[in-house]
Parts: sequence; C-alpha cells; structure tokens
Amino acid sequence: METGVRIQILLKAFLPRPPALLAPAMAKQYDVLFRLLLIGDSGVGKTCLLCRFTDNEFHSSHISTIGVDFKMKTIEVDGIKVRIQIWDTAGQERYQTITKQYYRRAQGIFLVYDISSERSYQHIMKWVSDVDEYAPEGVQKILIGNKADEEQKRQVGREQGQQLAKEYGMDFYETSACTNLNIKESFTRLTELVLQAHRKELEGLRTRASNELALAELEEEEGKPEGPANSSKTCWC
Ligand SMILES: Nc1nc2c(ncn2[C@@H]2O[C@H](COP(=O)(O)OP(=O)(O)OP(=O)(O)O)[C@@H](O)[C@H]2O)c(=O)[nH]1
Repeated sequence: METGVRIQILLKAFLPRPPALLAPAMAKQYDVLFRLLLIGDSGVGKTCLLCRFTDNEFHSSHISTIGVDFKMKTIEVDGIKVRIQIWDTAGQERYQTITKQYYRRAQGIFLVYDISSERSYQHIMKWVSDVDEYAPEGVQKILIGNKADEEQKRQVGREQGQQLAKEYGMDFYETSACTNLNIKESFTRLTELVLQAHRKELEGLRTRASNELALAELEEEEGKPEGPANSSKTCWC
C-alpha cells in the first residue's frame, strides 16, 4: 500500500494547478488525476478517514487540522489508474475563509458528520450550501456518517443519514476510521462517480490519443518520417 504525502501547503501553491489531468507523457504510474475534498464539522473524523485510507493508520488523539492538508493515493477503477489527491480541510469556523478557496478545484467532495453528534448531522445542510456556493457545478458528492463503531453513543440513526443523502441526491456510507468500515468502499465510490462524470471528456482524450497512435503506425508502415503525432503515444496508456 502506498504511503501518502502529508504536507501543509500554502493556498498559493494550490491555485495554479489544472483541475483534472492526463498523466504526463513519460510517467506511466497513473492515467488521470482527480482532486477530492473532505469537509464537515471539527472532530467528525476527516483526518482519520484520510489516514485510514492512505496509510491504514488510526490515531485516537484529535489534533485539529490547520487550514488544509493533503495526501495522495493511486487506485485502479475500471482498468483506469486514478491518482487521487485528497484534501483534508479544517472543520473549525476560523479557517472557513481559507478552506472555501479549495472547493472550486475539487471534482468530488465527502460531506462528513459523526453519528454520535446530532449537531454535526444538522450542520450538513450548511456544508451543502457552501458546496453549492463555492464548488464547481457537477461536482460529485457523498455523505458520510463516521464513527459507526460508536453504537452506544449513536445520536443519528442510519435511516436519517439515508434520508438526508436521498434528499440531496447523494450516495451514503456509514464508516469507521477506527475499525476500517467502508473506508475503501466510500473512496472508491466517489472516484467512480468522478470518473463517470468526466467520462466523455476522458473518452475524447483517449480517442484522440489512439487516433494519433493509429496515424503514427500508418506513417511508420508507409515509411514516412515520424511526425509529432508519435509524441502523444504515451498520453493515454
Ligand atoms: N470511535 C471513533 N473515533 C474516531 C473515528 N474517526 C475519528 N475518530 C476520533 O475523533 C477525533 C477527531 O478526529 P479527526 O480525524 O482529527 O477529526 P477532524 O474532522 O479531522 O477534525 P478537524 O481537523 O478539527 O476538522 C479523534 O480523537 C479521532 O480519534 C471513528 O471512526 N471512530
């Protein structure tokens, strides 16, 4: 399993990068790059979800995220190697001005509440309205009820989570970063949704790359000198 990179970053460093990329021509470790975002109240377990997914680790202490943080992981979905950059945002109110700047670069968003906190569930409405305001149209969303292992402290029923997700047209998972419940499943599902949403765009690029490849092969057969088309051979592979 790959270890994610944990780096505190500056807003400036994030902004200039393009939203979804084909892999650089020479690097074959992944086909596409997507950005996912974790949002929700402070303490619901966003950092723990991320650490469980990328490093298979769980920390019982709560060290509040300052601003934003990210980790990377590559997974394979439908034969496509997807490099996902997962942004963990601070839930604390005082960082909201910074964290909202990151919404517009996300292709997928996890809205996280804690099943042992009715308040964090009620706040999902507020997080959804922030997404509507700051995220790009067509961003994919999943609702997460974390800390599902805390059954004795449960304040939010599973059906309440399902109902809310239905209202907003989202998929829903109850997860536990502590016991590793539904972690891989929820991250894979959001990645699948993003892939589906970008399928047309990706197919277009794939078709163009394969057309250029076919042209290059034809030119080779005909003994023509290699043209620039050959340079994109490794664009989609
Ligand atoms: N029992 C249980 N505790 C969890 C789970 N996930 C996280 N926690 C605990 O909840 C606390 C908060 O977790 P964090 O991941 O730091 O929360 P956060 O949402 O990132 O918080 P901020 O960075 O302040 O926004 C920590 O003490 C974690 O150990 C879980 O699935 N089950």
